[in-house]
This record gives sequence, structure tokens and C-alpha cells, in this order.
Amino acid sequence: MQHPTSEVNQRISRIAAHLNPSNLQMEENSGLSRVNCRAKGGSPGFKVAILGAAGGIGQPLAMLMKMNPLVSVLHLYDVVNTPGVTADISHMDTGAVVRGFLGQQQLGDALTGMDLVIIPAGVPRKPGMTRDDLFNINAGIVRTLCEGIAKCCPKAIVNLISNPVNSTVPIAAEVFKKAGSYDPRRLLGVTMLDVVRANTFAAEVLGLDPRAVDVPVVGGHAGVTILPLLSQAKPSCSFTPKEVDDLTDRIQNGGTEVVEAKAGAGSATLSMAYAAVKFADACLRALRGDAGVVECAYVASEVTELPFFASKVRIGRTGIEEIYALGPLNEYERVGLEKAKKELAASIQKGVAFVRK
Ligand SMILES: NC(=O)c1ccc[n+]([C@@H]2O[C@H](COP(=O)([O-])OP(=O)(O)OC[C@H]3O[C@@H](n4cnc5c(N)ncnc54)[C@H](O)[C@@H]3O)[C@@H](O)[C@H]2O)c1
Ligand SMILES: O=C(O)C[C@H](O)C(=O)O
Repeated sequence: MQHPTSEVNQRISRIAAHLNPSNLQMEENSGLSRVNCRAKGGSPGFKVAILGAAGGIGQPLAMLMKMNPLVSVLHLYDVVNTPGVTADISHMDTGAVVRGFLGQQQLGDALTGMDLVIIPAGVPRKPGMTRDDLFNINAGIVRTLCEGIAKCCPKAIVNLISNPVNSTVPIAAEVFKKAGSYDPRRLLGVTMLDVVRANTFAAEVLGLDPRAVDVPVVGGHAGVTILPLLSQAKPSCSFTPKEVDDLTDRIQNGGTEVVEAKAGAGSATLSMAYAAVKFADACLRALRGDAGVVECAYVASEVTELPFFASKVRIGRTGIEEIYALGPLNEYERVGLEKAKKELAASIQKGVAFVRK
């Protein structure tokens, strides 16, 4: 039986919290607040934060992560609209406890204690733009968010989605280095959408179920830096030179295909949320201790002479545990690799310089 005074105190602090405009943090945002609930704990699992959770990717990503049984706590952070998104998602009858955080002053609370931080914050492309055209706005957003991560959850695994990924991952690395918290095993640029597209488009050509197809995509995440290794596609298959050309072109320009179809209303959001969840789920399974979790990602790497490169990596409890070599490339892929490296080198340098300047 609770002492009446403590019950009154709890009520008063609840009312005060609601009245204080600087405290916009929400706990499930429901009439039945957690103080009134019998069970205070969530289900066992991992704590995940999404930064940019109210956006085109953020919202479906939040919904899908709420459905993931490996997630016990889901923090939704954005500079706008998190109260509504949080209230909405918190009504789903799945295990994860959802909390919303609004604005820079709540970034620390959103991040504290997180195991995995997924970042889809930032502006998307419009027709006619390259991903690099987003650099001026998104570089600063990623820097600020990563400063928060370095301070509040330096051991978290970071899945970075914000474009241009080829530069934002080096930016994140530099921020973490400055803060003294850099662990390259824990920073992963999300290139899963390229793999998802490669599997889908290759399956169309082969007349197979896309779920049965696995095409490694290496390099980076923009134009010619997206390098599908069709010669290594599984199940083992062969493509005509025209099919290779057409498929490579479509995979490299998959993002632009969506940007043009959306005609000014943004870039890929739904397929990206799907890809982000596929990747985040792989990271969580690895954190749980599952063996053999291997995915493509853009990471600090020694696979080429460049400091960052996307390739297959094995993820484990401590983050990236092994980075795989590219394997045998055919002449077409070797030429593609040289083009990819040239553009990647400039994008990496631009990201590093942004933080060091
Ligand atoms: N890696 C990939 O494969 C991939 C795929 C698709 C999109 N993207 C990129 O993801 C990013 C987001 O795309 P989107 O379609 O969701 O855009 P969006 O504009 O719909 O959503 C972005 C969200 O970020 C929020 N935001 C802006 N500044 C912020 C800050 N400082 N802190 C926290 N949140 C902030 C916005 O309020 C918004 O809710 C873009 O940069 C886009 O290019 C990457
Ligand atoms: O194309 C974009 O700008 C978004 C994203 O990088 C994508 O590949 O869909």
C-alpha cells in the first residue's frame, strides 16, 4: 500500500512535468501514465534510439522497430513532431516501451543508455540534386548528433543513414575521434538499400524470388561509388554483358529513380525504412551473440587504400569483428572499382575536412 503523501507528491510532480513547457519529454504520451501502470519494466531486449524519427524514413522505421521483439526501449528524437509520432506508435501492442524527445535540449536524454542509435536525420534530395548537394545542411546535423552520442552513449552501435553517407560517416568518425570515443567497429554507414535494390533488380532479370538472391554491393553510397558485384551473386548465375550494364546502371541510380518519381516530395523512405530495419535487426542479433551475422556496410576499412569503404562485414557483440576482402572481380568490376575509388576519396576528404577545419 502506497503512503498517501508519496502518492500526492507523485501526482504533483506529474502535473508539474506536464505544465513545464521546457519538459516536453513524453512517456508513451497516454492518459494512463507509467506512474499509474502496475508494471514499470519493459520486455528484455535492447535500447534503440532513432534520430530524425518524425521524418519520411523515421516514421516507418520507428513503426517497424516497435514491432521488433529484440527492442525493449525505443527512443524517438527529432526537432519537430515527435509528440504525435510517439503517441501514435506507443499504442501498438508490442513489447517495446516508446518515449519521445523533442529538440536539442532533450538529445542527451534521448541518447543516454542506448545500445543502438539509428540516424536518418537530415534533408533529402529533390530532382536534379546529387547526394553531395545535401552536404552543407546534413554535415552540421550529423556532427551535432554525433557529439551527443560521444557524450551520452559512446559505446552504442551507430547506423548512419543521412546523406551523403560517403562523407557523413567520415564526419562521425572525426567527431568521435575529437571526443576520444572513436571505436571504428561501432560506426556503420547504412548501404543496405543498395543491396536490397540489387537483389530485387537481379531477381527480376533471373525470374527468381528476390529473397533467394544475394548480390554484394561494395564501395559507397552515391552514383558510381555504388558497385554491385554481379559476378558474385548467389545463387550462382550468369548475366549477359547488356544485363550487367543495365543492372549496374539501375542499381547505381535506384535512388534517383525514386527521387524523380516522387517529383520533389523527397527520396526513398519506405524501402529505406525496410532496409534500415533489416540492417538494425542484424546489428541487434549480433549484439545478442548470434554467430555469422554478415552484411554489407560502409565502414572504416583496409580493404582498399581508402580509409572508408563498403564491403561485407561480420558483426558481433562488439560491433564489426571482421571485414571481408572483395574477392575475385571481373574486368567490368575492376574498372568500376577504380571509378568508385576516385569519387569516394574526394567525398571522404570533404567529410574529414569539415570537422578538422
Ligand atoms: N543511406 C541511404 O540509403 C538513404 C536512403 C534514403 C534516404 N537517405 C537520407 O536520409 C535522410 C532523411 O531522409 P528523409 O526522407 O527521412 O527526410 P525527411 O526530411 O522526411 O526527414 C528528416 C527528418 O530529420 C529531422 N531533422 C532535421 N534536422 C534534425 C536534427 N538536427 N536533429 C534531429 N532530426 C533532425 C527532420 O525534422 C525530419 O523529421 C536524407 O539525408 C536522405 O538523403 C539515405
Ligand atoms: O537517392 C537518395 O537521395 C536517397 C538514398 O540515398 C537512396 O539511395 O534512395
